[in-house]
Amino acid sequence: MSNTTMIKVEHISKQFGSLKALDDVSLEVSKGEIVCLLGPSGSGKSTLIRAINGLETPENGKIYFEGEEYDKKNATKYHQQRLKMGFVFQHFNLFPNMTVLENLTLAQIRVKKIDEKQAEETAMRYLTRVGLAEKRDEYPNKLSGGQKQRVAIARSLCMNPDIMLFDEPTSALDPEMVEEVLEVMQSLGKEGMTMIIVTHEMGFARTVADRVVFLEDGHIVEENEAKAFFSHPQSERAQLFLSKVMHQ
Ligand SMILES: Nc1ncnc2c1ncn2[C@@H]1O[C@H](COP(=O)(O)OP(=O)(O)OP(=O)(O)O)[C@@H](O)[C@H]1O
Repeated sequence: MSNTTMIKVEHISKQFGSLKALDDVSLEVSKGEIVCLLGPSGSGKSTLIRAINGLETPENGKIYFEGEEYDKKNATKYHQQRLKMGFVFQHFNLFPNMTVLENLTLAQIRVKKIDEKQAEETAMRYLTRVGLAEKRDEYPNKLSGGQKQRVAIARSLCMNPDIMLFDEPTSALDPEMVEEVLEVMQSLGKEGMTMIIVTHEMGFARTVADRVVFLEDGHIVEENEAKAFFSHPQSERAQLFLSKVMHQ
């Protein structure tokens, strides 16, 4: 593992009943790298990113984060490591009974023990960053899907993560709202944020990804630089996938 490796996934497998969602998957992501996980529906993309975050527990294999094993059994260390990973869900997962500002300050105050004033300053900095400072006192049900997702991204950024994981962040959005979220993600990438992104947005993946990891049936079928992947995918399965999705 080089000292620029941020995430190392080593031979993980995850089974749901008789279904092997991930089968002996290994992956490394370097600091500052943007990796898109692509593949057909049910190929294991979400399971992989959720396993990296600890939302799924693989039966086999190991995950390392910033050079140290990421293991629930080592609870204190695991908790500290997990705070350094931001996770953005398809369905935003905002707290509906709290204002936007409260959504952004809650974990800072409760988990990081930051005082309220400072937590609010940080929240406002990131809300401004995603273009939503004026929504600070709104409740999530008053926001559009795109705005909710930008709030969710700002909430993750408030925790000062070293890596951001995105699980289909635009899949639940109306088409006209997709762009505003992708723009925020793209600007994060330009600032050097390490990101792993599960997406069905091929145009976006092509623009922002450094590397593409293509999965099918719980396996990594192909790993390639994004440019090479989109111009000359090596595997027949990736070729077939791209020819289908690019013509949709
Ligand atoms: N909690 C679960 N219980 C049972 N089966 C699951 C669970 N989560 C995922 N699966 C199954 O594991 C397989 C991989 O699912 P996963 O969500 O990782 O795929 P995906 O590539 O992200 O798909 P999509 O693009 O449709 O979101 C699928 O067959 C799915 O039905």
